[in-house]
Amino acid sequence: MTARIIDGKAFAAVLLESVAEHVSHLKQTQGITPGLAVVLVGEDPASQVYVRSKGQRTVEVGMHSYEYRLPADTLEAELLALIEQLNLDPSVNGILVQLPLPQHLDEALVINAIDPSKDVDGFHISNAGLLATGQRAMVPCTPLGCLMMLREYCGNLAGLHAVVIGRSNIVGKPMAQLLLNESCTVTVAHSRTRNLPDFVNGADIVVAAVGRPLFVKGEWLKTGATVIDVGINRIEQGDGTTRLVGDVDYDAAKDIAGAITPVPGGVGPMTIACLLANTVAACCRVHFLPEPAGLTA
Ligand SMILES: NC(=O)C1=CN([C@@H]2O[C@H](COP(=O)(O)OP(=O)(O)OC[C@H]3O[C@@H](n4cnc5c(N)ncnc54)[C@H](OP(=O)(O)O)[C@@H]3O)[C@@H](O)[C@H]2O)C=CC1
Ligand SMILES: Nc1nc(=O)c2c([nH]1)NC[C@@H]1CN(c3ccc(C(=O)N[C@@H](CCC(=O)O)C(=O)O)cc3)C=[N+]21
Ligand SMILES: [Mg+2]
Repeated sequence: MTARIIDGKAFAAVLLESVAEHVSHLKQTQGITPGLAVVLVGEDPASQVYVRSKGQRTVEVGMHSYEYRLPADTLEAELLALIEQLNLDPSVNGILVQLPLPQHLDEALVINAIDPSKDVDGFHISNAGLLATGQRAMVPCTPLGCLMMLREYCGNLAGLHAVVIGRSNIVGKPMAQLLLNESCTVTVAHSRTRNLPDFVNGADIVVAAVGRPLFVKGEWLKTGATVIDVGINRIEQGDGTTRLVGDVDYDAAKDIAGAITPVPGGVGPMTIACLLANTVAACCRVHFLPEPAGLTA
């Protein structure tokens, strides 16, 4: 059996097209252009790449992109002051503070300083709480993108057994909450889980968000399972160049899974598309405009 490839890049292109249409509609009918502010503290090269590509996509769909690059030794008070300024700025509909932050900054404190209605990452405690209680929330982009692809490939998810590997606040936990809201039976695995292969072997859906290259082995999977690989790992190759791989041993998994996301070209592009969709939704809500259907959750 060879798995269907879940083409996240193509899926994201469709979503971005729809986002662009809504942006253009907002402009024509309301004279409003949604804006996304991205804040990067420090010089982490990988983060710089993401921030640049987020900015490019934002402009491509017709929105305003505001980038703030602060030095690694920025004081917490300075960062909080910038967030407060962005909270108060009506041209800013979405605020993203790139994670991880440098050690001396309190991540939870900083994220919770963002106006929850502008928290397009869905990381604020009030959005996390809304999601956990099954209420309408700003949903974290990566799990939201994963859910959209799962709905497309599995149809109704009710009753399926989903194993989420990883319990971070930004991927694993919200992914588990979303799947629970879809009436999946959800198992959340982490570094202390015993007999992980046995859990994975019972799963109809596997979401890998571990941060370890090629961690999930092909033989762990149940035949026909749907595999979502969130991992982004840059590994050194023999010839000194680097290559991007996921948390799943893709080459082995593709002969056993029913459907699988590649890395790159799977979850990553969907994350960015969902970020922009969340920003349009945030803009509509603040102006009491009907929220575009099918754009977010
Ligand atoms: N494609 C995209 O858009 C995005 C990709 N990513 C990528 O996804 C991956 C996960 O990101 P993130 O959630 O932030 O990572 P974290 O490091 O915050 O979390 C990793 C999770 O994996 C668990 N884990 C670690 N080792 C094992 C193990 N041996 N067995 C089982 N579980 C284990 C950890 O368990 P414990 O809690 O016990 O430590 C933890 O819960 C990374 O590769 C990241 O780069 C992240 C965000 C967006
Ligand atoms: N506040 C915050 N929100 C985030 O959403 C957030 C964050 N911090 N910190 C870092 C992680 C990581 N992340 C990715 C987004 C897109 C790709 C992506 O588009 N990847 C491409 C490849 C990119 C490449 O070639 O490096 C792909 O998978 O095809 C990857 C990773 C968002 N994150
Ligand atoms: Mg983390």
